[in-house]
Amino acid sequence: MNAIEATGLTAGYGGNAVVENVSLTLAEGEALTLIGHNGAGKSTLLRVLFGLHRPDAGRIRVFGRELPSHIPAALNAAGVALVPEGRGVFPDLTVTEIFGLALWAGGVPKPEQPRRVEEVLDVLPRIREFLSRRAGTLSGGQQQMVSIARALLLKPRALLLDEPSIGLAPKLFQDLLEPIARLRREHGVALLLVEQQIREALAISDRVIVMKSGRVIQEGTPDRFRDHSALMELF
Ligand SMILES: Nc1ncnc2c1ncn2[C@@H]1O[C@H](COP(=O)(O)OP(=O)(O)OP(=O)(O)O)[C@@H](O)[C@H]1O
Repeated sequence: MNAIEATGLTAGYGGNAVVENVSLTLAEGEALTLIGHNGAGKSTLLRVLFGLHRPDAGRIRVFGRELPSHIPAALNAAGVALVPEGRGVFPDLTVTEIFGLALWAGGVPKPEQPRRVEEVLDVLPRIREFLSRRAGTLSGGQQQMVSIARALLLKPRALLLDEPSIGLAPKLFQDLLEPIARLRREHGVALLLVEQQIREALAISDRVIVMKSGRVIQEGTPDRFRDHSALMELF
């Protein structure tokens, strides 16, 4: 079964299409990286898939069915979570408070909540060191970890990540990707990763899609895209 199956998606802003007739599938347990130059429409596509932006045309099926209402809460309930661009952690809340809010918003019953937090801390153990800190006082890497943890609290079967590397050194980004890759290996969580740090993203991916000016122009295995010069020609 496919985690996500999108057909003929067109979307944009004020009548300007920035995603044009894009079809995409993310298989269960697959890791797919979406690359493309700035403004290619990657974030818009991800936002459409997660129900944050309404497409002008196209259909999206999630784990085999079309949702009656394609909105983030319904996506979460269906097993899809998003780690948004720019982390989006509330700077004045502590990490514990951010987790509490996510669990509440996700409708996780109170008695179940501590177990969920423990499970996520097992995946990202370094968060234990700063659970009581306000998110605004954390480093970029720590905030990104919190943003990912928040998505994982809902036990997604598919995780969409919008440029998690932003503001992180390559090594730090690699460290961040490792637990996500493990989650996918050990628990079959499907990954759809929008990334500019291509080398690190390809290392954990099964498949790559290249977008240019709102369209998918290439698709293949990571091997095809490892050669830097070939990649540059696409951009
Ligand atoms: N809220 C918005 N209102 C109007 N135009 C927008 C909006 N968001 C994005 N755009 C425009 O849509 C186009 C695609 O942007 P999008 O962010 O989807 O691309 P991207 O491939 O994710 O780029 P980046 O890597 O820079 O995030 C760009 O030309 C951008 O200026």
